[in-house]
Amino acid sequence: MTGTVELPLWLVVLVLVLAAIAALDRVLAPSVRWFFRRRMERAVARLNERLERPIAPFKLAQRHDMILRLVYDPQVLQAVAEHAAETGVPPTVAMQEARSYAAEIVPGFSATMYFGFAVQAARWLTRKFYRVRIGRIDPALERVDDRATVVFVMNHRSNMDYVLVTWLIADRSAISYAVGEWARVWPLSRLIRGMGAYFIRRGSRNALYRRVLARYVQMAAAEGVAQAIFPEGGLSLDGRVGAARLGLLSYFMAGFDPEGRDILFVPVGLAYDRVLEDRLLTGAARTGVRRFRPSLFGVVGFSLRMGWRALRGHFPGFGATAAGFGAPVSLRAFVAEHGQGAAEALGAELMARVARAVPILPVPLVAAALEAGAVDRAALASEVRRLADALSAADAVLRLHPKGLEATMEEALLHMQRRGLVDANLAVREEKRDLVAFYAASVRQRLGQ
Ligand SMILES: CCCCCCCCCCCCCCCC(=O)SCCNC(=O)CCNC(=O)[C@H](O)C(C)(C)COP(=O)(O)OP(=O)(O)OC[C@H]1O[C@@H](n2cnc3c(N)ncnc32)[C@H](O)[C@@H]1OP(=O)(O)O
Repeated sequence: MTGTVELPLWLVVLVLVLAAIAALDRVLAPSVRWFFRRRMERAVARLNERLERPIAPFKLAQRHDMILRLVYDPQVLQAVAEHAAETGVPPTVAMQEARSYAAEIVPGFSATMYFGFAVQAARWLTRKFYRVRIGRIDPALERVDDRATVVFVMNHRSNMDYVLVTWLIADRSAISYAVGEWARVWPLSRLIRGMGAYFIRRGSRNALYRRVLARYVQMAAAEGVAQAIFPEGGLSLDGRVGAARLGLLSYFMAGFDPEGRDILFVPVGLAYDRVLEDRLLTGAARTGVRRFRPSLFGVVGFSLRMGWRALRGHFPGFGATAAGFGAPVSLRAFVAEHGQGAAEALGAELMARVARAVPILPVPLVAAALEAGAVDRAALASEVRRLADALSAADAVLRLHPKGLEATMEEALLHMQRRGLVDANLAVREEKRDLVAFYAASVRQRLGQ
């Protein structure tokens, strides 16, 4: 025990350095972590003062703690036992499986990343690409219950949707999005989790996974976390607002306690003069293959082209975009009237409200008029006027050129001719018919056609 050991100097230095690191980690790291956590808490407290709906403490909890809380939820534990009994795997293995699902779902919200980076980037991007117009904001939204959980229910037109909405409501709340499995690639997945979004798998037939997801959604709603979902489950291929997938809505309903916090579904209708992915979407509609993945080459090429035009001052933008916010649906009131199993009725009601909230923009309006086959400017102008009147009569929200219908038509035609959708004689090019129909669809849907 008292003998001497001879070691090379480099090894002694290495051992001492490692020992010093271990000691620092033990002694200093907790205080450093505590220091940063205090700073973060103070920053969040300041932020919460100016937000209309403060960030829920649930959202700020440590990710590790949240995963444990979810896995040890009584309903998840019961699902673990059922899964073990059904599949014959040991309960510890089933538990490990539930833990991996929880780790996949639970976000790791960072207020700095959300408000310091995402909101700023979203504002910059949206304003670079589009002229932003606000549709109707239903007056009932001014009188909503402060304690209620808000769930924004949106139509899915473009990957700009969440960029636009995140920025538009940044002074009210931080929202947590339900994101499909497509975004579960590193490093995007980390970034998305940092924004407070949670991942969902579509088409999973695994009952254990579904119970873990359902409980996460229900816990977040019960704790007041503002959320946003795209019930259609994917981008619209035909330009219309589609039917709702009922999974998430049925989870909100099943876990709802009418005596507890209410859930308010706020319908959001989004519209664009140009949907960035329009050619991919109409292509997918044509072939019937929904698995569209833009090639990296295509995305980089497109970005470089636009960037180059912007540098030369020749980037005209993608026209207008607009978001409308419809009257909220209180889940408490809905359940009192329809019962707790009426997910289908809830989905239909919400999507009808979303469709009504979609503002009408110049390109969709003129696209619908062109489809009617106008042969000259005068005929087109009269068709645009007829459609605008019919839309107004149907209480649609028109967000057109401030100088009126004539200017709206010129603006839209310029945009469509620049894209080669329409020729100089106002004829829709044969190979672009599906694109024109894609834009006209929101107008047709609003008119009940
Ligand atoms: C630069 C700056 C950036 C800005 C920074 C922003 C932040 C960064 C965020 C990024 C944001 C990205 C946003 C991406 C946008 C998407 O990724 S959109 C695609 C993902 N979203 C969705 O799919 C939402 C809608 N989908 C659903 O709700 C689906 O139902 C689910 C939950 C995904 C599941 O789908 P599924 O597996 O196909 O199952 P489905 O048959 O639909 O439903 C299953 C459940 O519904 C129940 N159900 C079905 N029909 C009924 C019925 N009629 N009555 C009652 N229950 C029913 C079933 O019973 C079943 O229940 P359980 O057995 O599970 O208990």
